[in-house]
Amino acid sequence: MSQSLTALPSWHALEQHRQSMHAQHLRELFAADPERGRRFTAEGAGLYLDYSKNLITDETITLLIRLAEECGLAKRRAAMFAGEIINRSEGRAAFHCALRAPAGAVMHTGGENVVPQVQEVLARMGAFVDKVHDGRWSGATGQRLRHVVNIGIGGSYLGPEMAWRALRNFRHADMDVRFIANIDGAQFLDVTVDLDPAETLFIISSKTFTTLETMTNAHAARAWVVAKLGEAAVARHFVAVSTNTEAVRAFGMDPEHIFGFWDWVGGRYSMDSAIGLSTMLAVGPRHFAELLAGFRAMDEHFQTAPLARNLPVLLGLLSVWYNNFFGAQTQAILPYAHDLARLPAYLQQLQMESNGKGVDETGQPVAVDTGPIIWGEPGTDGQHSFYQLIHQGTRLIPCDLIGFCQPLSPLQNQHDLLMANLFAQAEALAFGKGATDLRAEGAAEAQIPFRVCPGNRPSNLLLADALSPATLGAIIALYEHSVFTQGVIWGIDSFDQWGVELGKILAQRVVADIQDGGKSLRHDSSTNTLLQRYLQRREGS
Ligand SMILES: O=P(O)(O)OC[C@H]1O[C@H](O)[C@H](O)[C@@H](O)[C@@H]1O
Repeated sequence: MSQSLTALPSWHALEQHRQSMHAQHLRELFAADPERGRRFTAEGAGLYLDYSKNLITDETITLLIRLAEECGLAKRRAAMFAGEIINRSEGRAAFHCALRAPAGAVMHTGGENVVPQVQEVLARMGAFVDKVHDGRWSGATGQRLRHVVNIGIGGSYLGPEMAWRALRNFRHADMDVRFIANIDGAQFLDVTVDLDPAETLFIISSKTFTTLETMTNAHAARAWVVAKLGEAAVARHFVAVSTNTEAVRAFGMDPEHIFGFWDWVGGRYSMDSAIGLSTMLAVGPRHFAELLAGFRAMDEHFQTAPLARNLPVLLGLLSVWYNNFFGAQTQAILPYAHDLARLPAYLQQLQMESNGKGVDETGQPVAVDTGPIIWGEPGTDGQHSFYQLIHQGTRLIPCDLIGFCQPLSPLQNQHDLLMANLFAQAEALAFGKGATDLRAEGAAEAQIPFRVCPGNRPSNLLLADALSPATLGAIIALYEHSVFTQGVIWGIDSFDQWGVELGKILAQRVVADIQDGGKSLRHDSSTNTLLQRYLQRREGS
């Protein structure tokens, strides 16, 4: 696939078209077409995308759509929604869209309609959440469980933490949710410092239930609860979310307290599965259902909107455009919403673990660059930190700017000020400020080279009415399907993650070395020396 990608007629045409874009500036493109800011827009699932401030013309979009067609995007999309084994290296479907299918829908994978199982788990989650909220499920001493600690990492953490913050305005009164992911004891101690075990519920979230960090923290939590409340308290204070029910049982947990999901849900695609139990505890079953409805609305848009008006397709193709035809190595996610502070971290895993691949689906080395580096911070914080490089540095950094028309946390006129910054940044990136304007304003001649902002820096602007559960679901599904679109173009498996395994295996070996005091170090000279120094100094002086 990857060899033939660069041989596709559309790829070739895009390369030539890219040459013709050298002389184009967004200032001229906008001047030449007064409708540009209205034409290069698309809407779906409650999201409005303005992609007019990209380095594109009509021809760019035509060619990118042709590329998607030549790469078989529609067929691949149909295969994903049909539950086919599209994660070939792991022999699995990538069927996360079934997690948000409406009750009564029929979605088969492996010859089975999975919707009833999905609905059954959702119903059990809902019943459990209701019991915790109304106190029918209390701690071992009969006290209300007011604190929830989700122990999990990667896909079993980033989505729930992002959603906990994003849905701050929808939280159930007096439910506090916290997260322990890192194996560093600092996080465990920090999160639990002011907690009373009698009021704390732990959710052990792990798809595999073998992840070192999660298992280690789960045992620490168990010991912490048992020390204060005794062994019998474990059943009231621990529940698990996993696909590996055997391992959960071996951990000593009652099968009744396990919320399952399935191997066709990738970790980074699982925040809308039972991995979202902490989210449901935070916002309640009704808001969780709205979140799922938002995902579903974007699934429907992705399946039915024409490619040229299809939000995930456009975002995905624009990423390919900059990644492969402009050599852009990174992409910034800049939410103008403090509540989306963890969205960049969430999208880092979603995009970089999915598309950070060097071979195609057949195992052949890819011929072009794949997944870009994703990073970002909320605006306006970033403006006072790294935007300098975006505006005047030497690198091209396509930006996704995300904002909301209605403030859920109104405070004086601060939302207007926030949104003014969002619109102004997109404008400044695109149009910059030239020497002529600076001179007209009387800028000192010696300063002009330093003050010129070249502009022509691309951005997407994503606008929604309010950061509701449904909007959040739509935004996440938008990026899921954008990642999928990119993966289809590059011909890679976006649903495996073999690259993370080596470090895990080596860590186990190093643990053994540390435990035997470094008696038989068999690493390279650097690792051996580092381990010796660590072993000598770890007790302090
Ligand atoms: O949910 P778990 O099985 O504990 O996995 C947690 C995370 O760890 C792995 O190393 C993978 O890189 C992630 O994709 C996964 O989300």
